[in-house]
Amino acid sequence: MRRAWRVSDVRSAEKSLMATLPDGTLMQRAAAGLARRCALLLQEAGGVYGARVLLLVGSGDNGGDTLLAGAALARRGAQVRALLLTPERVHLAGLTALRQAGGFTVSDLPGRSDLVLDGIVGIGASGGLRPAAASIVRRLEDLRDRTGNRPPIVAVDVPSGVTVDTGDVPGEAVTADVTVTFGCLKPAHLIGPAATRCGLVDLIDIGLGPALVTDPAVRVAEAADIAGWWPRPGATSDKYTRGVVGLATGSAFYPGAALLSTAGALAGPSGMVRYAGSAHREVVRAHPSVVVADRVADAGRVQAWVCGSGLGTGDQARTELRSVLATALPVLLDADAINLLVGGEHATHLRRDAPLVLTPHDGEFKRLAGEAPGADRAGAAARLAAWTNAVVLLKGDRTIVATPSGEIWANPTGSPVLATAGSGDVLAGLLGSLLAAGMPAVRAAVTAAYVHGLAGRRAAQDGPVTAPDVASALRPVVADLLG
Ligand SMILES: NC(=O)C1=CN([C@@H]2O[C@H](COP(=O)(O)OP(=O)(O)OC[C@H]3O[C@@H](n4cnc5c(N)ncnc54)[C@H](OP(=O)(O)O)[C@@H]3O)[C@@H](O)[C@H]2O)[C@@H](O)CC1
Ligand SMILES: Nc1ncnc2c1ncn2[C@@H]1O[C@H](COP(=O)(O)OP(=O)(O)O)[C@@H](O)[C@H]1O
Repeated sequence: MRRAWRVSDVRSAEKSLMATLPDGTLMQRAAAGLARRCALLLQEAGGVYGARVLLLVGSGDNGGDTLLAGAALARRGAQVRALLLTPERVHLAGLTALRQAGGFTVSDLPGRSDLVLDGIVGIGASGGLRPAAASIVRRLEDLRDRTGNRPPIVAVDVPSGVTVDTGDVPGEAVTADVTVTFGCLKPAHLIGPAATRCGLVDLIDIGLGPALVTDPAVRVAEAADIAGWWPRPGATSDKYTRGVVGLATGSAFYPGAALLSTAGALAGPSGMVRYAGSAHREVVRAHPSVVVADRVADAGRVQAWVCGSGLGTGDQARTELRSVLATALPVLLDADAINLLVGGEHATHLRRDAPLVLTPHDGEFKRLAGEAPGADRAGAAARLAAWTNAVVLLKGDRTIVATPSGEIWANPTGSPVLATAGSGDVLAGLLGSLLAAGMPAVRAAVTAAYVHGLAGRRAAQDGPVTAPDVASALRPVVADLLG
């Protein structure tokens, strides 16, 4: 699992660690790691000696790290030039070290460079980049040669211009090839449009770990987590003990949603899928192992319900929603079930004791929460989770999973190919199967998003992706993950 901490927590950890160390130690560790990473990049491109390195240097410690790393590269024979954004305010020890190592300052972007270090701002930035910094970032494009290639950009700690705690990109921002960060990841490395600006993220250990005593702000699951969490049948399992998932999805108008959620559920770990709804004939024809009924009341026993994908919002849909919410079982509400909650009688059921998962896209989120998720998607998802006492899976490029207690997970596997009609229905079915198999709601949501994202990527290898392709790719993805 990867974890990221908010700026205020990083600052507190830094402060308590600094109290035990000689002045400047952390910056020296950070700069040494940064220089090592840059040297590796230069070696891959032909060598450090003689390479032209450009430092973009802001007035804070982020600029200081950059100058010290530049000095280390200059000592190894690189031609290091520093463009100081505010020459009147610069990290003096860093500038002195650079000059002593043979580096020098320039007053404008040079024509050619082999590597650019973005040390304009790090975690001390507030608001979008100021005009002078924004203009330099815009002009980085001028560094492209005739073939359109530009030198690799290494962002120091975070790409300048991103909002570190939310992952928002409010204006001009650096798009890095590599981001070298120190001590721990920050939310911008994992969530929002900032995450795609980071390129490869390289974490340098500066000894901050033991001082990070607060909970992380954002977590990201890795393949090993998913494999460890995925329920597997044992010698004494039967189809009931593996969990039965019930699907109250689809309608005469949207029979496809029933089929797609069923396909998603069948790729999950539960032992049986029950479908209840008006598409029952289509479902059993396509998936003979599914036990069907035409309404929730007649469906038989299940261990978790999925309700809403393609369900419609008429009287029948209301009845089905009421039935699943009246159970003491884990319930996932998707699409129309979320729409039905808005301002209706069902809103009173939201704060139920049994686990509840909501899987809105932005439109559904806005209807339910009363406002769009906005720039701080993780914060918005966490607020809705607290208000509804539900695990909220907010769909998108980096799908967010938030719990009522404020735990945030970001999904790293998403792919734009998933933005295709019905792919959310597949996700809902899979997530329901994980709930029915007994997984805690937050893990089920994180696992489903992870596997669903990989399935989208896998399906894309064979061409344009439709939701049935995503469903078909789930099984091989699970097989790969479980090894
Ligand atoms: N924490 C740690 O553990 C460690 C931290 N380390 C390093 O320290 C970095 C943090 O350094 P920091 O605190 O000096 O802030 P930093 O990012 O350089 O920016 C502040 C400067 O930028 C300016 N500025 C602000 N907003 C701006 C904007 N929108 N657009 C343009 N300019 C803007 C602001 O100007 P002012 O508001 O004062 O006028 C101020 O001068 C961190 O990212 C990491 O690299 C490592 O060395 C060791 C371990
Ligand atoms: N730009 C994007 N990048 C990555 N994933 C996306 C993007 N847009 C949508 N998705 C994913 O595609 C799925 C779409 O779900 P949803 O909007 O419910 O579709 P439907 O209702 O048609 O099934 C979600 O899993 C969402 O996270």
